[in-house]
Amino acid sequence: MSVPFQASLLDSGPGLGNLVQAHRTELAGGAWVDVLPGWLRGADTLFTTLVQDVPWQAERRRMYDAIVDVPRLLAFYREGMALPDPMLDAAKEALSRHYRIVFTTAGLCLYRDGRDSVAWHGDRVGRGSTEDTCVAIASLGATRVLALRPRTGGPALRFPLAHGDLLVMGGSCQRTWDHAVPKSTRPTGPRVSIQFRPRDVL
Ligand SMILES: O=C(O)CCC(=O)C(=O)O
Ligand SMILES: [Fe+2]
Repeated sequence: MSVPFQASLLDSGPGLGNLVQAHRTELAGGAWVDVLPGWLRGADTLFTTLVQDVPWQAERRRMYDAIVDVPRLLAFYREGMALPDPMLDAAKEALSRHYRIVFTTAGLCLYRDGRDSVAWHGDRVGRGSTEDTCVAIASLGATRVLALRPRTGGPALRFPLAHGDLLVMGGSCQRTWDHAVPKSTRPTGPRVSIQFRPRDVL
């Protein structure tokens, strides 16, 4: 028996949980959400690496007639680009195998504190506007709520995402539901989210 192998079993180093254990919530209109708490294991180093090494960009966007700061930092890894950590390659592969969908891109967001957020939207640029698709989000660092609400109106569902958690939106979710990461007034540390998407979904 090799000592290093046994050591890695004992200290539960970096690794991925089993996607079969994800819990599915069926939503109205043919949408669904899978949640798997603690999917990314031993991810403290990954979180630190991403915060420090990713070339984070501040973006400004036109909002009606004003140019406003996007309230989070961003990085986007197109299809074929090397991801900033091998654990993200493993995560992308595992998701592609499990969901039988080829995830090709990784969008990264850094929410510096509770003032950073993403407003209500669906990932509807490209195919997501007309077809069923899948967007998988891995969350690291501070716990933040990912909220979902039907576009036709109705109460929001709130999924608090903690360090290492996975949330996958599937079916018609991007067309029929909106999602958001609301601001928090509580003292909130940084959070990194990684969104894996198939080709032509943004
Ligand atoms: O950070 C998150 O969990 C969500 C990000 C998001 O919805 C997006 O970038 O489209
Ligand atoms: Fe989104």
